[in-house]
Amino acid sequence: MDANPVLFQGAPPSLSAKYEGSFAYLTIRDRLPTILTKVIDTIHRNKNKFFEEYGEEGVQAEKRAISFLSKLRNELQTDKRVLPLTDGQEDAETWNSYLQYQQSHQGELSPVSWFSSPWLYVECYMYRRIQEALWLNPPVNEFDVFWEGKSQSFLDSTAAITALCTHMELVRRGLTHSSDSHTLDQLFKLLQVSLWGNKCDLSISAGQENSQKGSPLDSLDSLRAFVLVNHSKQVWSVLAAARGDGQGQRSPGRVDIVLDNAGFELVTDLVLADFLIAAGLATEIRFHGKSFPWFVSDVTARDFEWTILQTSAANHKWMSACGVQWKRYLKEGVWSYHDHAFWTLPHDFGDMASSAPDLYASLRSARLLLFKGDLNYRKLVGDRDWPHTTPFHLALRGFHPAPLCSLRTLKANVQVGLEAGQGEELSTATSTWMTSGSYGVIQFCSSDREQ
Ligand SMILES: O=P(O)(O)OC[C@H]1O[C@](O)(CO)[C@@H](O)[C@@H]1O
Ligand SMILES: [Mn+2]
Repeated sequence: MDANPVLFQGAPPSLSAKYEGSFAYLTIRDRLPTILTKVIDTIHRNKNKFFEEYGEEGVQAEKRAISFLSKLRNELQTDKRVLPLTDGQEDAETWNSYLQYQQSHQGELSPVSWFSSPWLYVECYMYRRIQEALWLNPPVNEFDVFWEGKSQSFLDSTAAITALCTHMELVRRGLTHSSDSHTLDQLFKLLQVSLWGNKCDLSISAGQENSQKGSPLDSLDSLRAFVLVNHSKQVWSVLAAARGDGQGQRSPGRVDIVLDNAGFELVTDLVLADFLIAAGLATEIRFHGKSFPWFVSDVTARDFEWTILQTSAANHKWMSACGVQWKRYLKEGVWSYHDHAFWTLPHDFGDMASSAPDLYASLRSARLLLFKGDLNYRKLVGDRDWPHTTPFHLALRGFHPAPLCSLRTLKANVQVGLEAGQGEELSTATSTWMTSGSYGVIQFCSSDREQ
């Protein structure tokens, strides 16, 4: 993989903890050490399990992993140099070249460090170093330090999941006779449910419980005012145009969903994907997840399989009906799950065409790409300090494999594509509008030109 990022002329500076008091600064100063402490604690709490599974060897590995992570926390808190990876994994070389690139970009006088370098880079790096602590220490190398939180968040959301699955089963039954306006109405609802599902990540709350309690459909009306950009109609146009007039002129194609968090959010994405197939708006769905535990709650293959299994095995009739349907889609190849090393690199998506051309090429054959969540948004727009009125297609800096839409609640201080004055008005009303997770966008872009 080519590690060198693409330089984009005219892009504003990267968000960074070097701006004291900024959200990036507070994240690195407060939230990341808390996450590391929780990781250390989780490993320690599982000591007996390691002993039962691997004997004394497991306990020794647990100790080494903990001491590695305590050292990492100290490096972060004392703003030490970012160190090269030493675990010899396939992606290590790419990470190390990226570090060199950052160093050459900053100049030798300013070492690449936690508080001086781009926030996106150092935050991604922390999750890769957590993995290094485990990979360097078999037999605990397969342990997912975030598993407990992710599975608990699913279990705590059972009532909301049941309500959503019941809704989906009713929609499924009504679809055969439904009009276009009914289908459109349901699509708009499920896009919003999937958007607000993104409130339930565990990274912004530093691992604190964050599940969905009530029915997600009941709150859509009251949340409408918090959707700052709503391009649902454009999403409908892309999908409905592909569906054509039913005379076989065009056939609906593939929708790719670049997943974010496990737990309730993943269920909202699965329901949306189910609806797209059931309504004939797509013939295939590809889900993209992470190949190792990432940003506390992000979906891995194991989370994906477990979630579908749990849903299909539920005691509730409609919840299990959904799970059984999802298993069928997977078996028939209508749905498939993919991971690619690129999703767990520090690169933003502007680098994808050169750094992961195979992935970029595969995304090009999708009819529509859905990018879930805040981190994906940061990577779409390069995590830079854009003026809020910057057009979305410009902030994508050449990343245009296919028509795309971001479903994201705002948890980092970057937001483009707003109307003139909209950002200022929001700042006056609520200073934390970009970071509280209370606002969201359904933001679409069809090409690299003005739409
Ligand atoms: O799961 P999401 O929506 O990507 O949110 C994760 C977000 O939380 C944070 O870790 C909070 O700092 C952001 O860095 C990140 O963008
Ligand atoms: Mn996430």
